[in-house]
Amino acid sequence: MRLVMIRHGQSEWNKLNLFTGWTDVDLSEEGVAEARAAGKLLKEKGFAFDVAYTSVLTRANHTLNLVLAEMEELWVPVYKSWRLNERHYGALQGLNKEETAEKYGADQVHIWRRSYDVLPPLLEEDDPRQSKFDRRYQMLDTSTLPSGENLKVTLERVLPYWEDEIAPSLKAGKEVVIAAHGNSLRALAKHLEGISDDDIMDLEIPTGKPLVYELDDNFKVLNKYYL
Ligand SMILES: O=C(O)[C@H](O)COP(=O)(O)O
Repeated sequence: MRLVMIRHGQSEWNKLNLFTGWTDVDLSEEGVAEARAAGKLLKEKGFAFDVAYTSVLTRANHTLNLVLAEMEELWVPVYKSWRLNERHYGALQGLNKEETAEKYGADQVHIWRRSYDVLPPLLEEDDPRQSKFDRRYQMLDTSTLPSGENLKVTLERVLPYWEDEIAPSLKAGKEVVIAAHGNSLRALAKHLEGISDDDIMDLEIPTGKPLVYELDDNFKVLNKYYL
């Protein structure tokens, strides 16, 4: 079974070095170029997708469209879920990462960004940035939407989507692409590769680079590489 994961290309807020999370920013010009180059490369290397999964955030949706357009595969069925969203960065969303490190210390910011189970400061209940005010989440039980997530919580909400939707597609022999985010993909990589809570701190997934997993029938990773 072959699975391709792709983190969206550089976003406007990656470029400005801002905590983004569930904030719905689009790709930067460089991000658009990265996504196109990824699609071109996938096509050259003979990839052909049967089904695609992405989040409900524009930067990942846009990346997927650009990839599929380059591959001349815009017809491929695309499924979107909030479960593939970036981890919610809580009240850090919109802050500059470097300025936050100056204010709270680099160690604290590293813990917020990379620890497995420390939550970021949460959004206040009535903060206008709360997802309950966003139309795209209205079909969900809005009382369960996060106000801030660590990687552990992110993995817990990614996993049911993997088990119920993505893994069965792979089992059915489909070639699958997931266009998502740094931390939702780190969560999935942790699960697939059995990475420990400590070691996951060191895993970084670059923007716009197709990451290929070859899996056996039991989802054991046989091979992993970037294109
Ligand atoms: O949400 C964000 O700010 C980024 O997409 C991921 O950021 P991180 O590398 O700080 O987790």
